[in-house]
Amino acid sequence: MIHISHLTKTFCSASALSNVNLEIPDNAIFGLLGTNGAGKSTLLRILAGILNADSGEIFIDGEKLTDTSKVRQMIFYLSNDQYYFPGATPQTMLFFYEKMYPGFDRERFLKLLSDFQLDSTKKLHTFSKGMKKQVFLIAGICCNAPILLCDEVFDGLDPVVRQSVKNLLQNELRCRPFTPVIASHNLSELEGLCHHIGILHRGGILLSREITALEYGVHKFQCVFSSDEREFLFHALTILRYEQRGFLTTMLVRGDFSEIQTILASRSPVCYESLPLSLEEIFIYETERIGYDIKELVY
Ligand SMILES: Nc1ncnc2c1ncn2[C@@H]1O[C@H](COP(=O)(O)OP(=O)(O)OP(=O)(O)O)[C@@H](O)[C@H]1O
Repeated sequence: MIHISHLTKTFCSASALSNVNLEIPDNAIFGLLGTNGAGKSTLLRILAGILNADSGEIFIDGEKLTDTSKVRQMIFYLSNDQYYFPGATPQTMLFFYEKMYPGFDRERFLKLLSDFQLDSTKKLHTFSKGMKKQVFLIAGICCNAPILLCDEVFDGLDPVVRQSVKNLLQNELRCRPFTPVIASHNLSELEGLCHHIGILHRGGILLSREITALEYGVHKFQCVFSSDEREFLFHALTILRYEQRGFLTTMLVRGDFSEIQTILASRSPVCYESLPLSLEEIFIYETERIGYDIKELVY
């Protein structure tokens, strides 16, 4: 468990983080969401030990995060811009990571590079932005550190590679103690990936929840009625979002699933079905409840 307590960071007079309190559970994928300038990179850089906070504390499994190399070996930080030695290739970076992380798995690193069709002998500066991201993510996986901090890891990846990266993270989670924290400004990028989401807004945590807890009690239905049932539906159900296209009604409804079904069935619809919720739909209600529009908080 990463426990962040009262973390504050100011650059000159600009506040980047203000009294951030956050718990990141072990062995689950944590999505750190927020618009540009929300403070995501600052938070990750403090966790990675690149920046010092002005005040506040961080604990990992109860141990206070300090500069000791033992704690640092528990974390791999994948920044938005990749840093490497001039003229380095993935193979030469391997020697560096082997020194930094005693658990680095050389064979797996070379195998995954080959699986992702990345040439381990090619100079990194000749790689595209997305290719560099993949090389460093693979290094982050192969160092076997329990915590992987990723800043905008999907930025610049094509959809096929993006899915492969998601699979890689999910597989890793099944095999060893692993806590990836993925900072992103894009909600849809984290679709189907994260178990917990924290929303950072203007340097403060707005909400942090387990996805299944947010999903609980909100359902999406698509129905076709032969007459206009809008008035009845709004009266009988707690409707969070309602859309009518011709005869097709799509609704986000809060309440007990079988009670909603009974109410819908009582109007003898031509047909109706429940659909899976998207991440945005899951967050609509929670963010509205605290006075925000989800569209102002993420893209
Ligand atoms: N080195 C720095 N010097 C001065 N101000 C900084 C520095 N780094 C970050 N900031 C400021 O801190 C605030 C938070 O920036 P940060 O990079 O953490 O946001 P972010 O959520 O990662 O944004 P993005 O999605 O654009 O990367 C911004 O107002 C930014 O201008």
